[in-house]
Amino acid sequence: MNLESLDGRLLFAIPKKGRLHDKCLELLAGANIQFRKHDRLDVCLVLNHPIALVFLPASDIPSFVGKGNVDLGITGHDVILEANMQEHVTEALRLGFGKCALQVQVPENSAFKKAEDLAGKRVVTSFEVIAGEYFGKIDQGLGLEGDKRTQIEYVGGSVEAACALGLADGIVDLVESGDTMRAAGLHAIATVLQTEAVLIKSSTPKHANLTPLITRITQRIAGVIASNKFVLCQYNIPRASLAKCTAVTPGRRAPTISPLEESDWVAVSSMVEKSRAADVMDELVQAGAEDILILKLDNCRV
Ligand SMILES: Nc1ncnc2c1ncn2[C@@H]1O[C@H](COP(=O)(O)OP(=O)(O)OP(=O)(O)O)[C@@H](O)[C@H]1O
Ligand SMILES: O=P(O)(O)OC[C@H]1O[C@H](OP(=O)(O)OP(=O)(O)O)[C@H](O)[C@@H]1O
Repeated sequence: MNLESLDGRLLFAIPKKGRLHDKCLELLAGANIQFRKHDRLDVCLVLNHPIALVFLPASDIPSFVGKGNVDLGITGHDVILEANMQEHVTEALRLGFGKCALQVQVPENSAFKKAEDLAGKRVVTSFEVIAGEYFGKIDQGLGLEGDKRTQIEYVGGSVEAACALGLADGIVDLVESGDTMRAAGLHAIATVLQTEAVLIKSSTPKHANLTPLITRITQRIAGVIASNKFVLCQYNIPRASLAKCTAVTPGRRAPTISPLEESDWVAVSSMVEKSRAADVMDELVQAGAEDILILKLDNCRV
């Protein structure tokens, strides 16, 4: 592939590895963005749209998008703040995966009970900008200045080992299940922020002619996200009990109600959140509904 073949194409940055990579590939497949990637190449042309995918470290994506080198990207909300790019990128969509919390952690047996207890101590992290700002405010509140301020030290990985190695009194790191934290004998004493994966675009786009394609790709991805979040719930109900049931399944706009051949019965069809589907079915049974079906959505635009 020569670089001229990128001319006029929308450049879309995808994390090349790590926690977000596989989910991003699922999103691209759901949005029918087709490509064939060569193992050794981090740029590839999309076969069915004027788009090129650029596979980059998640941590580099905010600045590439913010500076307008690429037009669209997927990364973590935390990564945007760490790159100090929040003014330069617009979060077009929250993607509902890569959800975790950036937390202040200390050894389980430590005397530090809250973040303020670590003020003036040694904190190791891969998020030196966010942690620096967080402890900077605490230091300021406590009037700590000069070499009395909290020492934030950067490490590129294995942050959870820092306390056991004697490098730190506490750490700031991501927690999802908490398995890594517990395995390292640590517990959380404060949450700095909650994060999830986001679709971002430049706040000052360089290529105005790409706006319609950015909008179309954003809508497609929003559809894939919604189809993962919602299911379609269908059931039959005597007309007399309809109001009770539609209170349980109000739908996004309104439920669809169709007559049945049996005159005092109707069929209802409504989108419900997947995570609530079992509770909704219990409540519908209680309200007199029959023949309740939950149907998976392959894709949608809502
Ligand atoms: N355990 C997790 N659960 C959910 N999301 C996570 C988790 N760990 C990281 N993330 C999200 O994925 C982003 C990238 O983290 P990841 O650990 O995959 O980094 P990476 O790009 O592989 O870099 P490296 O492997 O060099 O640390 C994080 O900034 C965060 O938004
Ligand atoms: O709470 P948990 O479910 O255990 O997840 C938290 C861990 O996940 C991330 O690391 P990852 O496993 O992606 O590897 P990394 O250290 O190479 O970034 C993060 O840095 C934590 O170490």
